[in-house]
Amino acid sequence: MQPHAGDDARTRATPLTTTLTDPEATRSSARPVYAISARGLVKSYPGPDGTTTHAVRGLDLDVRRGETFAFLGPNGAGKSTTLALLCALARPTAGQATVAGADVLSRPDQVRRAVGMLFQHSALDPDLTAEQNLYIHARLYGLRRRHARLRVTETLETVGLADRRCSPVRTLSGGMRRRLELARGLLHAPRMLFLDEPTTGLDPHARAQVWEHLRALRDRHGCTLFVTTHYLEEAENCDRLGILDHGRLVAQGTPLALKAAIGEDRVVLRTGDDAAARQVVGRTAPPGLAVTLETEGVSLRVPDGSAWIPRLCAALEAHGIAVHAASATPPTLDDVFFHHTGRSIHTPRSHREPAASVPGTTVPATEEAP
Ligand SMILES: Nc1ncnc2c1ncn2[C@@H]1O[C@H](COP(=O)(O)OP(=O)(O)OP(=O)(O)O)[C@@H](O)[C@H]1O
Repeated sequence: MQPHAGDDARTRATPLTTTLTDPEATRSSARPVYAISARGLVKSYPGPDGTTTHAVRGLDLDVRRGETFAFLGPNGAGKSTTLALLCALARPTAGQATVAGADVLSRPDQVRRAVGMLFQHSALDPDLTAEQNLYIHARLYGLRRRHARLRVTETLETVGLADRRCSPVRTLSGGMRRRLELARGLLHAPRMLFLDEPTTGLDPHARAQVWEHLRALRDRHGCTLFVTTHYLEEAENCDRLGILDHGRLVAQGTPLALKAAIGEDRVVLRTGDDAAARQVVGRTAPPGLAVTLETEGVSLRVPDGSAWIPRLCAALEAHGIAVHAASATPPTLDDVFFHHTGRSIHTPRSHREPAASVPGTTVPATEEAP
C-alpha cells in the first residue's frame, strides 16, 4: 500500500472544522476527504471501588477516505474502546468525532448504518449454515428478502466462501469463520469497515487470506479500513498507522515515515562475555545511549550503526573480549513502538510503572485524567 508523501510522523492536532474537507476536494465534490475525523475524544469508565478507568485520553485523529489505517497498541491500550466510540456503539465522555460524514454524538444511527464492523468475538450461530447466518443478519440490517438473498450470495463470493455456503459454521476453520464475519460486515455494502483484531488467533496462512480479501475490498471497492492489531507485520502493510499507548495516540504516520523519524539503527554484538562487553560498549558509544543486555547479545540504538561496529569491536578486543557476531539493522516498527513508549510491544507492561502511565490506568474518581 502506498505511503502518503510528506506524512508527519508525529501526531498533529488541528481544529475539527478545518480538517473535514480539503479545499481541492470541496471544489470537485461535496464529499468530505476524511472518513474519520476525531478531536479530543475521551472515554472513561467507572472502575472498582469508586475509581475511574481512563481508556481513551483525548484522541485527535484523521483517516482519509480509501485509506487503510492500523491502530497499533498492546492489550488494554484502548483500541477496542476507540473502535466502539467511532462506530457509535459507545458514547464519548468528552470530545467529538465525525465518521462517514455523520457526527457520532448527534447522528449515531447514521454512523452505524454507514459502517461495517468486525468484532473480536463471533456474532455467528455455529449450528446455522454460512448462508443462513448471513441471511439473518441481512434481514436484521433491514434488507428486503430478495436483496438479502442477493447480498448473501455476493458477499460469500467476495470472501471466497461460495462453495461452503451450506456448511454449518461449526464445521468451518477459524480462518473461514473470520472471513464469514467479514462477509457479515459487508452485507449492507458499507464504504467503511472497522475491524477489531481481524486475524488474532489465526495461523499465518489464514491471516494472509483475510488480508488478501481486505486489500481487494480497498482496491476494488475503495473501502476505508480501520484495523486494530498488535501484529507489527500487519501494521507495516497499512497506508498509515497510529500507535496507541495508555489511551493516547503517541505517534501516527506512514510506516516508512515513522521508521525514518527514529533515524537510529539497532546494533547487536554477541561476545564471549556479554556482561563485561556491555560495560566496554557503554564507555565507547556516544554518551547517554542505553546499552542493554538482550538474549541475542549486547544491544544499543545509534544513528549510522554500521559505522560504529568496527570501533566497538576494536574496543572489545582491546579488553580481551571476543566478538562472535555483530549486526546493525535499520529501525523496525517495534523500534518505533519502543521509541515512543519506552518498551517493546511484546513486553508485558511492568507493575512498577507509575500509575499515570499504565494503560487504562485506574485512579481515584476525583482525579482528573492528565
Ligand atoms: N465496559 C468497560 N467497563 C470498564 N472498563 C473497561 C470497559 N471496556 C474497557 N475497559 C477498560 O479500558 C481499558 C482499555 O480497554 P480496551 O478493550 O479498549 O483495550 P484494547 O487496546 O482493545 O485491549 P485488547 O487488545 O486486549 O483488546 C482497559 O483497562 C479495560 O479494562
